[in-house]
Amino acid sequence: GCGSGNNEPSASSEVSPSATSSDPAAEGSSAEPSPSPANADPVSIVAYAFPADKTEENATLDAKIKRFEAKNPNVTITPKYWKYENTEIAIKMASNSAQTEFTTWATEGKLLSSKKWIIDLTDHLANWPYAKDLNEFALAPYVIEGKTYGIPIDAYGMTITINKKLFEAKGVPLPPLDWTWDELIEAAKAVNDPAKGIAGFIPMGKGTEAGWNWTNFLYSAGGEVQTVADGKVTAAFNSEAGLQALQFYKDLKDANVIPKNWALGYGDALTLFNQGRGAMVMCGSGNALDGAINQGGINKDDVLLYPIPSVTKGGKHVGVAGGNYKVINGLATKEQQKAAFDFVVDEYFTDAYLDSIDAQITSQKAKNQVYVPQLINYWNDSSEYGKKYEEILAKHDNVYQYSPELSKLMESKPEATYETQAYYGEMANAIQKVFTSKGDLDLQKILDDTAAKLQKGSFDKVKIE
Ligand SMILES: OC[C@H]1O[C@H](O[C@H]2O[C@H](CO)[C@@H](O)[C@H](O)[C@H]2O)[C@H](O)[C@@H](O)[C@@H]1O
Repeated sequence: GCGSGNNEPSASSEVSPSATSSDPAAEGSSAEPSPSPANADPVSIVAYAFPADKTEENATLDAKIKRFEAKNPNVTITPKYWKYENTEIAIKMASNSAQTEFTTWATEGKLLSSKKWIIDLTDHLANWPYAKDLNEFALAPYVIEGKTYGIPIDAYGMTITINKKLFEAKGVPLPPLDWTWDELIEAAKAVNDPAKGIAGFIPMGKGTEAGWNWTNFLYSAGGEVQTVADGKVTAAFNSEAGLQALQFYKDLKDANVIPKNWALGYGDALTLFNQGRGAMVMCGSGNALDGAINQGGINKDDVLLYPIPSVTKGGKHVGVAGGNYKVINGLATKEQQKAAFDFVVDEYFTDAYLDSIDAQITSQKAKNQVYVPQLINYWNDSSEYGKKYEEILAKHDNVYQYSPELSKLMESKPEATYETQAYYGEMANAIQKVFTSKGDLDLQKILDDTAAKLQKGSFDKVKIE
């Protein structure tokens, strides 16, 4: 998640069977489906690994592979690192070099399924007893025309994380939780201290994450990324709401409350926040807070979570909802696809997995760390499994508690689903124009030009079946 300093989920922040930091799942797994018979034909698959420096995550994956191979002796799994990028997937598929199972975002289901780069999992899910317990909100982006193409790992709603210490240091009162855009800018100006290298607000300003961050303000103003009608995807972000949201970014820039070197990617923005060099940052659920406490060493009482502000007082606090998903490579053989599906869900809904979370929280306690749960899990909270998970969290005093007020205020609106990463990337260029230029700018023209480019280059090429 955000806390790990790159886009990979960290063992401490991801509530996923694929990346827990401890290993009690070795015994007692009640995993379905049943192991392959010993005399089944050999199958080799490639699993989605982490970058080499993510030693803990890779060790967790290796242990999971070992457990799976022990139960399925005909299957050999090789971990391989390649991080999903929308700009690289076509070449990975053309060269057939993507992993047999890989992790991607909520935005990618329609693209990947329409190109047949990932498989329809409906039949696999029909034979899996836990399919009914998957969280429907999380699953939704991968249910396309009644078929399911991905398994949720986790899902998030966007929040803004505040460094309370920096507010206290300057004697600035904290904004109210039901804050507005104006209150955000006012707070940012008050806490801003460029001479000390402290920014009031850290928007991500580089790569797709720049567009992703900005979309929260587009949504907050009531805007849409795109409309879909008569088999055509049309850009909709160059609207009144889009203009308001881009004006807001210009106001941030003009108020000089963003970092001097604002071209920050996901990990860069979080690192700056963790170092106390920015008072506010935008991220999914508690991901930034997790990183600030567990990597940045900021005291848990000194970081606070806010919803995306509303445009006017009493208005809605709408932010982006997204998540991480497991998908299965459409170029693999049927046998590899089955083995990859079995591997992906092997430890979903197992007691062993819950035990591993329990052990993880205990080990975090010993390190003075806090376990930050996801806001939205792959399971339904009301399921038996969800209840068991809650019971485990309740046993510990180092589990981060989302405030009920925050959950009440937050309204999370799913990411767009057609060429969304291309849109995020184009919006990054627009945002960079706003952040680099001095003086007046024709913001509507910037948005219209961006929309026209995206329309021609991406949206017009979408084929809706
Ligand atoms: O903290 C929330 C999630 O943030 C990442 O995913 C998102 O970031 C992308 C930009 O880099 C964006 O394009 C994507 O659509 C988002 O979902 C991160 O990869 C996730 O692990 C994390 O949960």
